[in-house]
Amino acid sequence: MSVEPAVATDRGAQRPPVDWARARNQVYAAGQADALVPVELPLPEADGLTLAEPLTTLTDLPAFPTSSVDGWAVRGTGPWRVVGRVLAGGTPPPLPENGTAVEIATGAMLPDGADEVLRIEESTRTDDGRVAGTPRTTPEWRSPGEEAYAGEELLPAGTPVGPGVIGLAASCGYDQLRVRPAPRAALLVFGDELLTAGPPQAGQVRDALGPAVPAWLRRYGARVDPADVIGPVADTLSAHVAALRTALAGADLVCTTGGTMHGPVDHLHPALAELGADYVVNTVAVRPGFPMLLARVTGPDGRNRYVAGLPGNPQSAIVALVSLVAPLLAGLQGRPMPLLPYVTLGEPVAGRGNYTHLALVRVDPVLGTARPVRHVGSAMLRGLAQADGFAVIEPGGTGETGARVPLVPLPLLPSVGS
Ligand SMILES: Nc1nc2c(c(=O)[nH]1)N[C@H]1C(S)=C(S)[C@@H](COP(=O)(O)OP(=O)(O)OC[C@H]3O[C@@H](n4cnc5c(N)ncnc54)[C@H](O)[C@@H]3O)O[C@H]1N2
Ligand code: MOO
Repeated sequence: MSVEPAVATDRGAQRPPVDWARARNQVYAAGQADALVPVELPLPEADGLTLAEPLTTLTDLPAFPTSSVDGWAVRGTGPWRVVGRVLAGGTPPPLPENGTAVEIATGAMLPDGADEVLRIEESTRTDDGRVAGTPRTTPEWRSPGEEAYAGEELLPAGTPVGPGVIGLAASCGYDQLRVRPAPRAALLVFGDELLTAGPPQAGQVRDALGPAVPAWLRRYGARVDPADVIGPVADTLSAHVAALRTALAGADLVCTTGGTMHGPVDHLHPALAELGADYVVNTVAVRPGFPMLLARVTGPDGRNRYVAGLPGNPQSAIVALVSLVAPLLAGLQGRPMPLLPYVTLGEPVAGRGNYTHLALVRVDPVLGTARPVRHVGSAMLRGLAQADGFAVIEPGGTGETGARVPLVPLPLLPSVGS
């Protein structure tokens, strides 16, 4: 999907809000176009990052015929004369002739000439010390290439690296992986009314986003250093511009909270104009959260950085994260566009006219039915804190009971979602 840049002006280049699904595609495409330069890292350091190229095995798997039991590798018919022993890690001598056997351990290499492997517990000894028994008819060893052939592609580029991938990469011979690094993100919290400690006071609310947004960003694969969380930034244009400039110097993505509208102290759009930013998306036809935006700033090195403007209302800020920031981060990491699973509505959910409605729901993990939660005002976080995701009600529609609708999952645990 093409991205239509619009240069930031101090009025925010007012256009009709972009359709929600289209906005997701536009920000993903922008991220993909600016996917981070791959690096080579030792396997343990690749955890949580993304394969920059397909994982192809460097050897056959297994690389040699491998006994899968403890027992006897035998040649010809028994009883068999024992001519040696091979343990895992050793290289066995060949079996010289019919009627000979080598004692073999699980994981050891099968000797040349072996026809079968007899399990230790299914063997007996004859009086003259030979081994007797009937090997099973199914092979008791693994053949080279049974799992994969040398050069075979096991995983595509874009696969998130987790423990399973690290183990597989090690078993097929890798010491390092070529991965796309975690995008570096910073957060600027705007709003003179915000307190950073203690309970709210008359006219002042507690900053709910400074502590929460970095944790969300990390769950979408970004790296956020505590020193890169700044705020509240003073409600002046010059302070906004200065804070954005500093943050953009070190980050691939700067998230801001608040100031997306056009109130007397909303300075985000004018600040973006001063930085020469262009909009990837400026307002989205979604409720809640429509003033969200994503802008692009080209750095002195020619590389693009991004500014995600999250609305100040806390639930709206999270809607912007899941709508714009998650697809952008997927693109920057070279991952596929996050797919949305489907759920069945267990109760009706109202539509929001021409806007997409993202409605907080709990999902019954067994039945797969989604039911709306309460306390879901855009200024509230109570509903969000107990929800499993947002049910997506399309523009112009309503969510009837029994309807199958997409779900934007909330990544509640580090290992869930991407
Ligand atoms: N005239 C209009 N006013 C507003 C409209 C509108 O269409 N016309 N839309 C409303 C909607 S919807 C939203 S969302 C907000 C977005 O406003 P901003 O992004 O400019 O955010 P602020 O004005 O700075 O703050 C809004 C609200 O959120 C509280 N807030 C801000 N930051 C935090 C934080 N870190 N933690 C907790 N709460 C925060 C702030 O105190 C305000 O109550 O605009 C509406 N207005
Ligand atoms: O859309 Mo605002 O973003 O409802 O709170």
